This record gives sequence, C-alpha cells and structure tokens, in this order.
Amino acid sequence: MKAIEVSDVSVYYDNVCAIRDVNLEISENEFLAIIGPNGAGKSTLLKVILGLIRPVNGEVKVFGNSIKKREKLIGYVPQAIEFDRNFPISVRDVILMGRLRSNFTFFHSYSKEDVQKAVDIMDRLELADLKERQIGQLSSGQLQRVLIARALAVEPKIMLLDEPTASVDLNSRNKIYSILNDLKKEMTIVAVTHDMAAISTYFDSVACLNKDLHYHGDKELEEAALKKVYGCPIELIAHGVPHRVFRAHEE
Ligand SMILES: Nc1ncnc2c1ncn2[C@@H]1O[C@H](COP(=O)(O)OP(=O)(O)OP(=O)(O)O)[C@@H](O)[C@H]1O
Repeated sequence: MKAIEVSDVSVYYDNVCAIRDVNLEISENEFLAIIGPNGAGKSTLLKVILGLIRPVNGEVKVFGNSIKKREKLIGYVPQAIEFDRNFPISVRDVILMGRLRSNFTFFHSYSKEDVQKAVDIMDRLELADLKERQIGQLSSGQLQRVLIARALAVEPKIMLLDEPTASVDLNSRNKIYSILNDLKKEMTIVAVTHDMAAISTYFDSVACLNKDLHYHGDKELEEAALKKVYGCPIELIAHGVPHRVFRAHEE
C-alpha cells in the first residue's frame, strides 16, 4: 500500500490556480524532496495532503484512507512560523502540545505517557538542555528542531516539512538533515526544499512541481527536466553547486 496517493488534485484560491491535476504516489518509507520555484504550489500540496485545504477536484488517500483518519498519522512542520516572541511557553510545553488531540478540553492535563514521550523526543533531538527555555529565546535552528519535535510527538507515520532548513545556518542544517536521515527508517518523509545540495546527500527521490507535477522519481535529475520546471538555467537553481545532483549531460 502507498503511504500517500494524490489523485487528479487541483486547488484554486479564488481564481488563482495553485496546483493542477496533480497525481503523486509516495511509497512507505520514501524520503521525498518537493522542489519548484516560488509560488509553484509546494506548500499548497502539503496542505492538501494534511487536509487543511480541500481540493476543487481529486482526492488524497493516506495509507488507503480518505481525510477523516489522517489526524494521527501525519506530523507537520510548517514554513517559518510567525509568532509572538514574548508568548510565555517553554520548549517542553510546545512539544507536549503535539500530544493534544482535537477533543481536548480547556483544563487538559497530560498523562505520564505524554510527558515521557516528550522527554524521549527531547533527548533524541538534543533539546533536553533547552526544555525550560521560553520559545521566543531560541535560535532559528533550535526553533526548527522544536517544531520537528512537536510533530514527532504525534507519533506520526508520515512527516511533512515545509522548507525545514530555510533560515538556519550550515551547522543547524546538517543537524536537521541528520535527524531526518535517522527518522526515515521509521516513517515516510516529504520535505519541500530549495536546498539542491541536500537532495543528493539525503533524499531518495524528487518531485518537481510548478503548478503541474512535472516529474517524480530518481533524485538524479536530467538537466532538461529541471529547466522545464524552473524555466531558467540550472546554475541559477543550484546556487553554486550546479552539477552535484545531475547526471552527466550527454550531447
Ligand atoms: N491563502 C491564499 N490565498 C490566495 N492565494 C494564495 C494563498 N496561498 C497561496 N496562494 C497562491 O497560490 C500559489 C501557490 O502558493 P504556494 O504557497 O503553495 O507556493 P510555494 O511553491 O509553496 O511557494 P514558495 O516557494 O514561495 O513558498 C501562489 O500563486 C500563491 O500566491
């Protein structure tokens, strides 16, 4: 069974078409990068898989089920979140929020199991020393790891990440990819990224989206396929690491 099946999905925001007739099957334990230019519909595709956006046509199945049974199966790390940096909440409490279910009440208290789960995840992601830290006092890389930890607290079978390394330094980037590399043994991971160098090192496969899905397959892409999606020379896409992810080009 496929982890995710996207069938003939189109999404419009008013009159703007964000994605069009997208078909994509993602296997269990696949580590997939979704690439494409700005505004290509990458975040929209993740939100459709999550059930946050309803497509105008088509459907999404997760482990063979349609929308209702998805809640506990998917962990989501959104693109650079905006939040009140003074909000008085600790790293530990943000991670615990991943244990909340949709039927929680105002005076919810966490079970021993919830707390232990949060402790285990903090250990695994090297966040234990930061557990009491107020969330606004984290670096971008630390915050990103906390958001991954919160998504893991759901105990997901699938992780969706929207540009997880967009605003972090090289050290944090490597740390985040090493965490994902470790997690990929246990779950299906789909990450939107502009980090072309990461693709050859970490991912199994690539999907190229620019409203239409142009390609899904081996991470060693043909230059021509990329040029079609981005509509510009490859050097501009790869930001100085032009040929690491490409097959030798045969004239
Ligand atoms: N809430 C919204 N209302 C109206 N239009 C939207 C909305 N969200 C996205 N769009 C439009 O839909 C298209 C796809 O946007 P989306 O954010 O999915 O692209 P993306 O590939 O994730 O872009 P980026 O790489 O810049 O993050 C864009 O034209 C965008 O302006």
